[in-house]
Amino acid sequence: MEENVIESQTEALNFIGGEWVPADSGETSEVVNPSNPSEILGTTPRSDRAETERAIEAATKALPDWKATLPASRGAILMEAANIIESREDELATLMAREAGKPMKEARMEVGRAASIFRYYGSEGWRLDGINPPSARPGVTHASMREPLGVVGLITPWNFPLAIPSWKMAPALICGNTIVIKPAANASLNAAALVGILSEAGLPDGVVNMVTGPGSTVGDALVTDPRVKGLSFTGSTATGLGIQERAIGKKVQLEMGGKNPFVVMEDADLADAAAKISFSAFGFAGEKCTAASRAIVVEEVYDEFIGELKSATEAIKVGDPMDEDVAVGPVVNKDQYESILAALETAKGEGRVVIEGGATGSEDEGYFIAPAIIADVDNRSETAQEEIFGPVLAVIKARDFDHAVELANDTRYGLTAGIATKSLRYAYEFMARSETGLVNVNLPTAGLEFQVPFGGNKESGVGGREQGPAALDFYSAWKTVSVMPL
Ligand SMILES: NC(=O)c1ccc[n+]([C@@H]2O[C@H](COP(=O)([O-])OP(=O)(O)OC[C@H]3O[C@@H](n4cnc5c(N)ncnc54)[C@H](O)[C@@H]3O)[C@@H](O)[C@H]2O)c1
Ligand SMILES: N[C@@H](CCC=O)C(=O)O
Repeated sequence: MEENVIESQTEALNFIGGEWVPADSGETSEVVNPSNPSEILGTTPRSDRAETERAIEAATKALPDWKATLPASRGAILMEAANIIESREDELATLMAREAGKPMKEARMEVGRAASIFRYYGSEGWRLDGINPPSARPGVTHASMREPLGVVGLITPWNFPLAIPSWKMAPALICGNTIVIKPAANASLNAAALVGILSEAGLPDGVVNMVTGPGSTVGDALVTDPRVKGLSFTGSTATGLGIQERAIGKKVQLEMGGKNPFVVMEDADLADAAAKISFSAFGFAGEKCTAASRAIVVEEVYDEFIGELKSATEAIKVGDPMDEDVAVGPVVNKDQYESILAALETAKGEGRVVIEGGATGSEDEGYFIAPAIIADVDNRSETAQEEIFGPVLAVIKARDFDHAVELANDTRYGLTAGIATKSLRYAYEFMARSETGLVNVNLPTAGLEFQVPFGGNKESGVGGREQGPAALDFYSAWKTVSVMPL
């Protein structure tokens, strides 16, 4: 029987210039299974600046040929990568469930999303739209076209271990850039699987390189090296804002944290709203930048809605991410586990406990935390203002629509917001007044589609949107040529 190379992948080596190589020091970090912390899934190189610089060198060397490759030929490779990803759904989803604790159902959806992203940007090889507006001068023609930025650095988190690298790599590649990616430690095996697939699909050596190791060395080398012309980061606001200060002279995109509100109006279908908020808050244990973490409910339906929310949440199954019915698996690692439990303790002191949630067993049995709902929370409290990135939902009472909008916007974040209402007036006014990059009406805040621009405002996002056509704008620079034939 053919060996299942992805599922059994235990070593995420660096990938530099088309070769899998260890860290210069030979040092590695262990990748732990969050469902069973005594199980070591594999290792990943603990690299330093020197390896990162060699990867940047390899990407620099590969750039001229890749830039000169016809966009349709680049697209054909991305299409092939999509086919391979799809054909390995089981293995990739299993690896994700094991490395990041993502429940199989969502892991499968993420594998599908990664394949679709490669297909979508692969098809851009036949478009890569330019513009040619008429000149005001007789005989002159303009043509403005996209050029790659050059070498781009991608720094990614662990929570969407396939989809986030895919939605950065695919538009970067179709535009003709070469890449050095530094994935988060808890996503290294997944990232290695993806890089291996791209190579197998026919990507020339040096076009995509991967280096794993600490953010403070490997990540920082990408942030500060002048040969890296574009940098796309997804991660926490604290890390992102630090990067913004150090990334001098390059195009920078930062996708960061969120404290996403979901407003419930008096005319909403309360059962529907409860199901969508519960999914948004607790799916994948709330470890999504798009998770709803504040339910803002008008007082007229406040108590009734909390009853619906409690029922919807009690129906959620917590447990082994390999079980296809489970919606909440373990949180990703010990640090997250401890920080979420500490935030939950604070939340309990700042509101009324509706569902206590918390650790389901001892830490040695896995980093499992059941959903918690805390009501009567003040919007200025720590619980309502700080991103917890775990299964803790604050419920906040609003007097009316205007007050609900004011509370929703009263945060330093601006990623996504939801509203449950049947009123077009509320819906449109909320869309206009919400300070977020994404607004969802009667839809979950999490679980977005890749073909529309994605990203946040305020301290959730800086430097342009990802996904959809907007990503092409980040990964390319316009070149305008104006011609007067003589
Ligand atoms: N807005 C979005 O699109 C989006 C999507 C997913 C996750 N997130 C956010 O990501 C966070 C969770 O992910 P995380 O814990 O992996 O985030 P993180 O900020 O700890 O790490 C993200 C990446 O940055 C690297 N890094 C750390 N320090 C660095 C430094 N000094 N220089 C360069 N790189 C450095 C890390 O190694 C990792 O690869 C949450 O805040 C979540 O909201 C945002
Ligand atoms: N793509 C994710 C958001 C990414 C952030 O974690 C979603 O669909 O909710």
